[in-house]
Amino acid sequence: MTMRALEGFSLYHMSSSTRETVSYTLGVISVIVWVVAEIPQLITNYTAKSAKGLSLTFLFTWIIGDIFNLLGCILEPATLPTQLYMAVLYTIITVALGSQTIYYEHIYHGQYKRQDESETPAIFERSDSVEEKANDAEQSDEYDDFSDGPKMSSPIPFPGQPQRTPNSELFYQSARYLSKSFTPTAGSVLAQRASPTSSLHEDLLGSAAIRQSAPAIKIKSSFCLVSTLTFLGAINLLQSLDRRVDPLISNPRQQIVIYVGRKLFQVGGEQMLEEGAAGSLGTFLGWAMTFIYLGGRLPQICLNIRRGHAEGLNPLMFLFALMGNATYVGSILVSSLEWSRIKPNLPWLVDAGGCVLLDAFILLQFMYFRFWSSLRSDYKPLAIA
Ligand SMILES: NC(=[NH2+])NCCC[C@H](N)C(=O)O
Repeated sequence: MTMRALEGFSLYHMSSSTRETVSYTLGVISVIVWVVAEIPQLITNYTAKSAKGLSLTFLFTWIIGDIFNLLGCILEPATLPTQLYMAVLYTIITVALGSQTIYYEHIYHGQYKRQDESETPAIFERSDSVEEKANDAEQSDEYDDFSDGPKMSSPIPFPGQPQRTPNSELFYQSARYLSKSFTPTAGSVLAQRASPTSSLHEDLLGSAAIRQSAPAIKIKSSFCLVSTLTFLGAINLLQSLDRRVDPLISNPRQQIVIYVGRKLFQVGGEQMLEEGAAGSLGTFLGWAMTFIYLGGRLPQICLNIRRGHAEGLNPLMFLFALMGNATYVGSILVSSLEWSRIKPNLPWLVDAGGCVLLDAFILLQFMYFRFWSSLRSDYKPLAIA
């Protein structure tokens, strides 16, 4: 009898610890996937010197959602430690992506444009189709809402060509047709390399950097301020988290409650603590975060539909987001299926589950656009002699 009870206990213990290990592993995978998730988009923006494919509203909601997420995780003791670390991580990475987006859309090309207006009016003419121009205009409206500066003509710099010849346009378009690529980058870079005027382009960048106008500097310095404040805020937050994890500081009882609560999924057993005011505020923030995150995907989906393509957007970011969210859900569910434990995590589960579906939809958009583009390229309307 005693042996059986012992066996039963050890089995229970074994399975619960296995569950914890699997849950923790999934959580770690999720963290790793999220660490790299936004890197492909950072690279795409960097190579294109543009963030045109990315909806700024989407990014903005991500940052707001991240802040709610962070606060929610801090205040809701039943969330996993990995959830909290991820919340910190998300915020830092997305602020980096947001900074890059604003830089390319409002500073980098602003420099070109001012230089362009004063010296070489035709240099950044764009060779996209009429349809693309219309779509891009809509997109630039979105960006222009964020800027009090002049409207950008084209965030994707077309290689310097003081006088655009029919041949050069043929070359650019043909390259895109041949490569069947969704990103204009390939075409632009190719043409830029081949262009004898590319050194002129670089000269312009150099001199433009020196002669920044007042609005650009203003945007840059406010951006520096925001980044610094975010950084200081993150450090402050991490310090306060550290203090919170130490159970014997200032308010021992409360500290221990929150500490044990956060460790709940790792400890197991019946340690579920009563939800206090912090817990319900955490849950409220968690739901706010869920609506913001889920709502944030819609502008991106709409932008893709309006543009009729997903150029400048990196599908890997959405693939990683899908994987990150799926493993995130897994890490919570594997840990426990008891309603008492799922309930406080519900906002995070609904958010991640919903985002998996929305990201799957965005990936389907990529496939759809690729399919249509390959159909269109079958016409081969242009050929290089
Ligand atoms: N900035 C971030 N990557 N935040 C993470 C967002 C997580 C959220 N579930 C989403 O996919 O939207």
